[in-house]
Amino acid sequence: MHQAIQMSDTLWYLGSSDRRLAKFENCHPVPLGISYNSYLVMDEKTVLLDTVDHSICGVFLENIKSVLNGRPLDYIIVNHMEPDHCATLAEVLLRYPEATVVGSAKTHAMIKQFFGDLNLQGKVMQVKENDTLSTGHHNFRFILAPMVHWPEVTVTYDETEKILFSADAFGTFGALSGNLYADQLDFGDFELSEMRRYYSNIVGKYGLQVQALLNKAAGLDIQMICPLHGPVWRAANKIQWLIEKYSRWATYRPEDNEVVIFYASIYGGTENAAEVLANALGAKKVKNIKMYDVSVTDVSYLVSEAFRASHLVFASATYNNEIFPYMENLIRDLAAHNVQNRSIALVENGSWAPVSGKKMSELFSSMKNMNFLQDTVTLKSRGHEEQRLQLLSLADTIAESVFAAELH
Ligand SMILES: Cc1cc2nc3c(=O)[nH]c(=O)nc-3n(C[C@H](O)[C@H](O)[C@H](O)COP(=O)(O)O)c2cc1C
Repeated sequence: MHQAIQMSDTLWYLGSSDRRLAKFENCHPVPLGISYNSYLVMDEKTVLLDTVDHSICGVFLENIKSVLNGRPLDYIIVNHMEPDHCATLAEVLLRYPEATVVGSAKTHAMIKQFFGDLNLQGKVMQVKENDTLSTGHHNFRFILAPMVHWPEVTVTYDETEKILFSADAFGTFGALSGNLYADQLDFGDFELSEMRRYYSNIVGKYGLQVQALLNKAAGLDIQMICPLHGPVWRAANKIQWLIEKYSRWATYRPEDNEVVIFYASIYGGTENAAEVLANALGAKKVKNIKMYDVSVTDVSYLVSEAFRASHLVFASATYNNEIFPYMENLIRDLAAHNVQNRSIALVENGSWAPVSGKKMSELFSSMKNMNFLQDTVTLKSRGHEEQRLQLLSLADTIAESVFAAELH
């Protein structure tokens, strides 16, 4: 049976959630599932905004059919061509061949790449920045948002209802469970951390492009944000909070003056050093210290933590004359996501020729504004009194820096 949700006289939610998917993009764990959102506007003309992933195709088609209730589908606006949103486009067109497909030039090129010839002659509307589409009562304005998070991305602003259909921007991991709107959720630390994990891993690399979109959005009166994943945002204070978060993340400014210690350890010597450092920081009254064994925690959570905290410590054993693989993967991922403006410290370990510190610094040297707080602490197999004192001194330096730092 259909599970469409009516959002207003004319607007319907047609999406659903997948709680079976292990990894989003076959990369990021989604233990709480993921929603694929699609919206339908029932105006003088009917307008579908994006389709959904294959996993929920059946119910999605049922949703469309039930809301259209015999009316034709006039337009399909394609804001994003990534298959978790457009995989079912051909299925929809099979059932509604009369629909005109609306998208940017890049979108139409990608439709051909993904689907070949869909026989769309006469049913293609190519839009540029600020082009509009009137469907009777509603007036839709198209705003290009390249690289948020693919090059073809468009967001669509409904000037009549003041709704921003924001594509992947403002999305979050997690299935929807009856509460379609963010203001129906506590949206406490837990939800925020999943939203941050989504942002940092999915669009975190494209801070400049997100800033460009935020600048364009600043000129719009937005009363509702309808993203392609996660809840819909409608309360003014929530929308403002959301935009502030995005503008912080897009400019790579930390949210918390706090310390995160990432460690990679085989036999426990490096882990022991990380614990000594953490305890010394705690003794210095540094709060909310977080520690992660990078072999255990999925890297998507670690990237998210690096987006959040101001002070990052990386402690790694040497492995085959390299950084321990999970640590190397983490640092390369941070570089790939453009993490910058952080205070960092390094601890290395090795039984005969420790090089992980030098190799970690080389990776950080390609990243912007990474401020090394102190020389690398070196352990040979395990720490002894000399290293304990060095770690205490490092804790002094980090604590001083944390207390002196201000959030901008
Ligand atoms: C597969 C493997 C490769 C290693 N390669 C190096 C190396 O190239 N240089 C070195 O100094 N130690 C190397 N080590 C030794 C560890 O780095 C060293 O024992 C270190 O103290 C381990 O730290 P941990 O106690 O935190 O695991 C290697 C260990 C293993 C298991």
